[in-house]
Amino acid sequence: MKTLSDCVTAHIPAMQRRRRDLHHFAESGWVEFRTATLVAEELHRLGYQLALGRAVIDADARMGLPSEAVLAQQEQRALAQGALPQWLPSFSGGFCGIVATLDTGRPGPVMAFRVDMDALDQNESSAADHLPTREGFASCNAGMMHACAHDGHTTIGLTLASVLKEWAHQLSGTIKLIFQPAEEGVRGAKAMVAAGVVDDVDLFTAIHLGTGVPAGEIVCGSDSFLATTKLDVTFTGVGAHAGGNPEQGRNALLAAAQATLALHTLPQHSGGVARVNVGVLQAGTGRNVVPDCALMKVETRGVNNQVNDDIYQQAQRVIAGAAAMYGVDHAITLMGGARSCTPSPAWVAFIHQQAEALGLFRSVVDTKAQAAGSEDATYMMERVQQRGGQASYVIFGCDLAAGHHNARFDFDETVMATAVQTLATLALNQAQFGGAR
Ligand SMILES: O=C(O)C[C@H](NC(=O)Cc1c[nH]c2ccccc12)C(=O)O
Repeated sequence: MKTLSDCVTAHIPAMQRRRRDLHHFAESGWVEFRTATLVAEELHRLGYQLALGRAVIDADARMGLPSEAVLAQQEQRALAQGALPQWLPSFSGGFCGIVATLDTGRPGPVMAFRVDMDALDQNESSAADHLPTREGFASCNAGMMHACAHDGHTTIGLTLASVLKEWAHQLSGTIKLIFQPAEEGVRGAKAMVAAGVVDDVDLFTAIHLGTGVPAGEIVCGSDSFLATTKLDVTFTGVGAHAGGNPEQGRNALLAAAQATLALHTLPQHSGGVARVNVGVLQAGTGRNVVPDCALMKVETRGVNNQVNDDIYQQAQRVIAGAAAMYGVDHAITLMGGARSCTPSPAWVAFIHQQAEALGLFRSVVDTKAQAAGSEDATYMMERVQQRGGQASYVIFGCDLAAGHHNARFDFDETVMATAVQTLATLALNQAQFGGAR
């Protein structure tokens, strides 16, 4: 008899092709047009019931959306790169979300798996010893790179869809596969939650590859998420002749520079880890002009919602103070946010037990003290838990060529099969879980 392992193994060559295609055509948050059409086509082909675009993304709850002009231009770019025209209208305007449902017709819980699809706003290394460059699948889109393994996550989601279809006769309840846009900058999940996509979910699992967890290890209930707030700050001053009458100017560049230095002094909190990063700073228009404009892209983070909120409050004071020093106006726009979150112990214990039994891992742990990132899957987890469901966040350790968000980031593709087999096992053995509502 064909085992689950045989079944997953048969998918390995296709997984590598899929991942490398997605990697090559990397698409940043809210412009995952090509990716979303390919995902929709595959899920449709497999026979899943699809909910797309506006049906799964609340327009007003989207954060950090690019301008209309950028969205339109990116849609054209995606079309030229092979986006499927029949699916594109569903995602047009920045609605690249997909929820695929498989109703087994047998009673049981609603089980959801969430993967993300977006790349980062950064360039990929062109060094000859960077494997994606060497093998010809490095990103062809300037300023967009899969440097956080979401190409792998999307591939895992699609392969899981295929494998679960093959084993559908042994499943019960309902399977929901959630493909989320704009995780980077923590912008997309909130809009999917607002559209109600997890309101009926009993058992929720989000995943990530890598994150510094060693190959062969699985973290069954990662809880080291920093609460975070993302903000864009614009300073508006007055331009003037830099030689003739600089005193008539109001220098937005200096205000932004002061704010940047002051912001980076903030992360001190007795409540625990706090962070501030000014990741982008742009200012001025010309060498001999007193700069009348500046833009800062800023994030605050904290070990919990309270610490992040405190740092964010201070950040607002610093920004306002720097603006006042130079007599310039400022405006703050919220671009994203995520919360800290604790996975559900019973669901984590079940994942742990299933992972142990699989025998695929050298080490099975519940949590891990590690370099902390943020995740907007926490919005989904929180909603599921509020409604009486169980939620967890699973990390599959793997070898990395360089750290996340680095131009040389790459992950060992063999981890994808391990992830699919583990998630499929959770779905197949879900009836053994006693903790569902
Ligand atoms: O805040 C964001 O924009 C989300 C982004 N998320 C990730 O990088 C995923 C992630 C979650 N936990 C870890 C731990 C280490 C690396 C990456 C991660 C981050 O933290 O910058």
